[in-house]
Amino acid sequence: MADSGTSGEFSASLSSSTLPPPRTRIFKIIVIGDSGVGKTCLTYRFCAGKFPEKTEATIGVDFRERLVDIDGEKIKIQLWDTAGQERFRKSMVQHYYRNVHAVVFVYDVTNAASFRSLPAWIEECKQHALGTEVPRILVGNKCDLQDSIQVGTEVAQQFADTHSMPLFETSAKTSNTQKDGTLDRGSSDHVEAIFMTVAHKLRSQKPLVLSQPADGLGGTVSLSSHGDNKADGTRSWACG
Ligand SMILES: Nc1nc2c(ncn2[C@@H]2O[C@H](COP(=O)(O)OP(=O)(O)OP(=O)(O)O)[C@@H](O)[C@H]2O)c(=O)[nH]1
Repeated sequence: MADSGTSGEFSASLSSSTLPPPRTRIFKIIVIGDSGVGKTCLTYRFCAGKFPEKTEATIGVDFRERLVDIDGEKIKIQLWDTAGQERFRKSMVQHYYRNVHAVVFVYDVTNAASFRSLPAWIEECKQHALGTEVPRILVGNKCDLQDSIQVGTEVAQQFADTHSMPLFETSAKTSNTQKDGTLDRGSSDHVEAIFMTVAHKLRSQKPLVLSQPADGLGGTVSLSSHGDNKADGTRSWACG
């Protein structure tokens, strides 16, 4: 009995001292698009579970994160909410294009100019060496404003097809709210599903991901190549 106690102790100390701590993979997703399209609201809603009462123009970049469980693996989704206004982004641009795993382009369905700006945002990604192997998705936001829509689904879908991106039309605002004001994550929620779709896609690739111990302290960068370079099949969720 004593022996087995000793060997039990030994194996416990062996495993805690020799096994590396479990790592939490981090997916860095940047969210870009014109000022006012709703990048802050979308990222806030995914990470905090509700539409923010008040937002101000983002200066530089804000980042929000949420730990999710995908098929038993804990994954940290890190959303980089970038400033849409040129004067607030200049100094930060280099930083947020580093080690990006996916890009979310956002336009406002009630603002045609924000849709016309998309080629410039795509070009900026290209200039920062983000190739087409980095998953990209297109999000048309503010679908709750049905009477003011300026960008139709068809034209958006055409654009998405041309650039081999899935299209999602959604609203950061419309919600399935619970009594306490938070969103009911159990019910169908586009914003939730959009970011989770990206996370699933990233998880299915051989990742180039930042990882950190599960306790959230410290962090290392583990590098390996993307295994899946194929463009996505196009998928669309329409307003309403
Ligand atoms: N009706 C409606 N309003 C929204 C929605 N999303 C955002 N807004 C509003 O649009 C305005 C701009 O939203 P932000 O999230 O701050 O926009 P942004 O893209 O982060 O802007 P910058 O930080 O300047 O780049 C705010 O007044 C939001 O309340 C939406 O889905 N529906």
